[in-house]
Amino acid sequence: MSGHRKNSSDIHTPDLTSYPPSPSPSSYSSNSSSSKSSSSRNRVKGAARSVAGVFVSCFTPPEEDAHHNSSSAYGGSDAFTSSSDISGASDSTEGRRRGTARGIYATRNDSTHMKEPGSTIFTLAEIQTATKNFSPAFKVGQGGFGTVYKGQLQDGTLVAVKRAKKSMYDKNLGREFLSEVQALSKVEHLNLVKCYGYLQQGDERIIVVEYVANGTLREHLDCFNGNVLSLASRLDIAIDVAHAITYLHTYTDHPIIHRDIKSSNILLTEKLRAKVADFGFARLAADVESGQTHVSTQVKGTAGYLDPEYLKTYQLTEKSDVYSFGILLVELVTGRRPVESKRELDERVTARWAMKKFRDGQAITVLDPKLQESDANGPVLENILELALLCVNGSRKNRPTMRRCVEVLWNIRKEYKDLLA
Ligand SMILES: Nc1ncnc2c1ncn2[C@@H]1O[C@H](COP(=O)(O)OP(=O)(O)OP(=O)(O)O)[C@@H](O)[C@H]1O
Repeated sequence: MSGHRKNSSDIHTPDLTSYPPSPSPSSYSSNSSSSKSSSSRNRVKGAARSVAGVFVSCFTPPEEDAHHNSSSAYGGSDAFTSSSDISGASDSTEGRRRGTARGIYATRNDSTHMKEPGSTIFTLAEIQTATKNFSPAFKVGQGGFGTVYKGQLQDGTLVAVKRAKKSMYDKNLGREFLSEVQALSKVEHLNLVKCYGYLQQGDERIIVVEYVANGTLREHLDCFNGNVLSLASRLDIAIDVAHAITYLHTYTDHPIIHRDIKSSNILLTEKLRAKVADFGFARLAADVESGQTHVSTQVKGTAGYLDPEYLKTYQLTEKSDVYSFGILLVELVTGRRPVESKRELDERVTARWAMKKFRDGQAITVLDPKLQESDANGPVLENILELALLCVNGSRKNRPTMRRCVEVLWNIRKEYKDLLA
């Protein structure tokens, strides 16, 4: 989690309704870099970023913004007709494991442990033990929020310990940190990185989450381990992510808008199942259902994935996540980052470039060159781009819901399997 601050007026927002707008990534004026894990990769960065209202500059070109107009081929129906369970009861084994991990802490009754399920407070001693006193050998990453360590709880559960850097400590972080972490630690879904608990002591702010061992989606698209993600895997990942976001949006008590859907926030398991991470920006959207959209005072998210309507109006709805998801779909099939400013002008904004090719009947030319063209890949690619086009519609009312995305993706996967059979 990290932040890069820009006023919305600083952020270049191509007008999607006047397609094709000319890309001008250079209009992202503020640049600073953010290091990441030890095998640090360049990342899509920019725009307003924060954790709990605290902004940290971490903008790293050349990957910036992409916006597109689109038309509906799926009819924009929000109907969700399948009876299959997408609301995401967690995997039972994992649930048990989590229960065990939490139980250790939840049963204690001292002042440093929470009583409420799902919002465990850890002690510094516990976290120090888990991470061998924040040993550099246990460091697995670095984000805008701070340093991430791998740790092991007393019961053997592997966790990622996210320790906020000093610059994150202010009263905003204190207040929002607690409310957000407590709320989010109650959210449980197979495709969401589980929040086990936190620590707020002195000027330490630490979040303890489920450890996901196999790197980020972005790393896999970059073939960091030498293996190419197949199109089938990419489709499964898209479905996993869509399930997770649908769950957040339909979360019974308090719908949640993630606000920072992007490939580097998708962690993969050994079996290449996706888990959506990083709720640093997540906003409980209890008022969305009643038609009252949340009006932000600060734009939060990552350039390249940001809903242009949110940038214009400051009004946050679930459809902002749908927009980001559309950009992610394009990223999945092309392998490219949302903005690649070293490319030719007409290819810099990946979604715009891909959609133009799609409209010109040349969709196959945008397929990730690491994937082989085949009789099955072509139609799948087109179907995914067609959905992406809907998701990135400039007008949020024309975008499908995440439920609808799940349904469409299921159909695409079914067709793909039929083609491969
Ligand atoms: N739950 C986790 N399990 C395993 N590794 C993790 C986990 N969370 C984070 N990491 C590793 O730590 C790195 C930094 O994560 P972090 O969430 O702090 O920042 P980020 O999401 O990459 O960047 P930012 O939030 O600034 O956009 C990740 O890229 C990943 O390699």
